[in-house]
Formats: sequence, C-alpha cells, structure tokens
Amino acid sequence: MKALLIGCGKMGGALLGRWVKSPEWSFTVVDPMAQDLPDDVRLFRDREELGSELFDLVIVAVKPQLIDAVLPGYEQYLGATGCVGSIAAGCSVARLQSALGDVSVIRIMPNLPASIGQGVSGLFAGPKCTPAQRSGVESLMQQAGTTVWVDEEDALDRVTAVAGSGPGYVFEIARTYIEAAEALGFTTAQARALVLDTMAGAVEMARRSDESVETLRNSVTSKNGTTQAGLDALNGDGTLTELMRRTTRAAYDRAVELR
Ligand SMILES: NC(=O)C1=CN([C@@H]2O[C@H](COP(=O)(O)OP(=O)(O)OC[C@H]3O[C@@H](n4cnc5c(N)ncnc54)[C@H](OP(=O)(O)O)[C@@H]3O)[C@@H](O)[C@H]2O)C=CC1
Ligand SMILES: O=C(O)[C@@H]1CCC=N1
Repeated sequence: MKALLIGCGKMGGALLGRWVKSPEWSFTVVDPMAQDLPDDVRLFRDREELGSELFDLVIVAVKPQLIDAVLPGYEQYLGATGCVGSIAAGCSVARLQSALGDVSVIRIMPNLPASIGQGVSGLFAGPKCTPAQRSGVESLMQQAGTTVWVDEEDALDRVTAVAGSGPGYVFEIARTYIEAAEALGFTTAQARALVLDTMAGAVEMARRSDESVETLRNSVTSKNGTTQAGLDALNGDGTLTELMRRTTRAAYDRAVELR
C-alpha cells in the first residue's frame, strides 16, 4: 500500500515517524522544505516530480489556509480505490472535495503526543468511504495512539477543540505551574521535575483508576489542609471551570471559521 503525505511539518512529521513502523505501507512526501525524514521515505520538493504514480492514500497535512491553493491537481495521484485523509483543522469534507473533486475523504484530528505513540485521534469518514478505507486509516492512526470515530462532522471540530489543541493547553498550564514553582524558590530544573512528574503521575493514576477525577482530587485534599487552601485559590469561585469552557469554545469557534 502506498501513501502520499502532502506537507511534513510538525504534525505530519510526527505521524510519519510512527507510520513508518507499518511494514505494509510505503511513504512518499511532498514538502518544499522538510528535512530529516525517516529512512525509506521518498521526498519530493514539488508535486510535478511525482510523475504518473498512483497512491492508495493521500494525506493532507498542510495548513488549512493553504488547502485551496495547494490541493487542486492532487486528485490525479489517487488510485481507483484510493482515499484522501486530511488532518487540516476545521477544513470540511465539502471544501476538500471542492479542491479535489468527488473523492473519498476521511478527516483525522490527531494531536502532537502521536510523536511518542501516545496521541489520541478523532476520525470522521465522509459519505463515499468504504469499510476498507476506514480500516486502513484507522490502523495507521493506531500506530500513533488511540482512535475515536465520530459519526457527524461537527464532532470532529469539537475533537479538535478538546484533543487536537489540547496539548497546547496542557503545555501552557505546565509552563505557568513551573513558573509558580520557581517563584517559590526552586531552580528551573527542580521546578520542571517537580511539576512534570506531578502532572504525569496524577494523570497516569487517573487513567488507571475507576474513580472519577473528582474523587481522586478529594483523596488528595485533607480538611483544612494545604490542598484545600490551594484549590480554593485555583477554582474556589469557579473561574477555572469557566476558563476551560471559554478555552475549548474559542478553539471550536475557530475550527468552524476554518471550514
Ligand atoms: N501541530 C499540531 O499539533 C496539529 C496540527 N494539525 C493540522 O496539521 C496541519 C499541519 O500543521 P503543522 O504540522 O502544525 O504545520 P507545519 O507548518 O509545521 O507543517 C506544514 C508543512 O507543510 C509544508 N508546506 C507548505 N506548502 C506546501 C506545499 N505547497 N506542498 C507541500 N507542503 C507544503 C510546510 O512547509 P514550510 O514550513 O516550508 O511552509 C510545512 O512543512 C494543519 O492543517 C493543522 O491544522 C492537526 C492536529 C494537530
Ligand atoms: O492550532 C491549530 O490550528 C492546530 C490544529 C490542532 C492543533 N494545532
């Protein structure tokens, strides 16, 4: 099976690094600037260099704003039973089909921890997709972490707001938490170890537990203790709850604008 990756930047490159572990697939990249690709991946700087080759899967991994300029013409590289997979945020099946014609499209919303096989990806199959196309894309995405199919396209934009952009929120929360630890007197190295290991340990404990995260939070919180004092400052008046709602809503609204 042959896959063509259009755009090999941060997200396309992260996925490619996992996909190359699938022995049944071979990979070709078109990207004007990409460097340091995995072994056995062919790189072309320009689409014209592809000649008359056909692919089973064409993956779109350029910025959504470039879709209309870059994609037209790529339909000629799609085999008869081939399908297009797009990771472009927001960009709808209808918009991809207006650039490429009446092709089969699966929209994929991965996130960056895919680079270490710990991503989570939302998947949405357009109306023309066959079960074989769905399972081919699903097994590739499983190399990058877990997968969740959604059966309406709007849900994929909501996946984007929660999980696609999610690592950005987590890194920003970690960054401010580390700054707060530094302000209490720790060195940057100490603060980074204390914060990242606390976050990783707490998240892993929640993943392995059947308890709700609320119950787990309560098991850290002694009456009138230190955690209670911290939590009162963090979300005593519901500001953090409201902020998380505004955060995911803003990302979803932006995905809708990119449709
Ligand atoms: N980053 C993330 O965490 C996630 C990103 N996505 C989606 O992935 C897509 C890519 O995002 P990201 O990887 O962050 O962006 P990047 O800018 O890192 O990657 C895009 C790549 O496409 C290349 N490119 C530009 N023009 C062309 C062209 N004409 N033909 C082929 N390649 C081209 C760029 O090259 P150059 O740099 O030279 O312009 C770059 O290497 C977006 O649609 C985004 O919505 C989805 C989920 C998560
Ligand atoms: O910020 C973005 O638009 C992309 C999509 C999800 C994560 N990064």
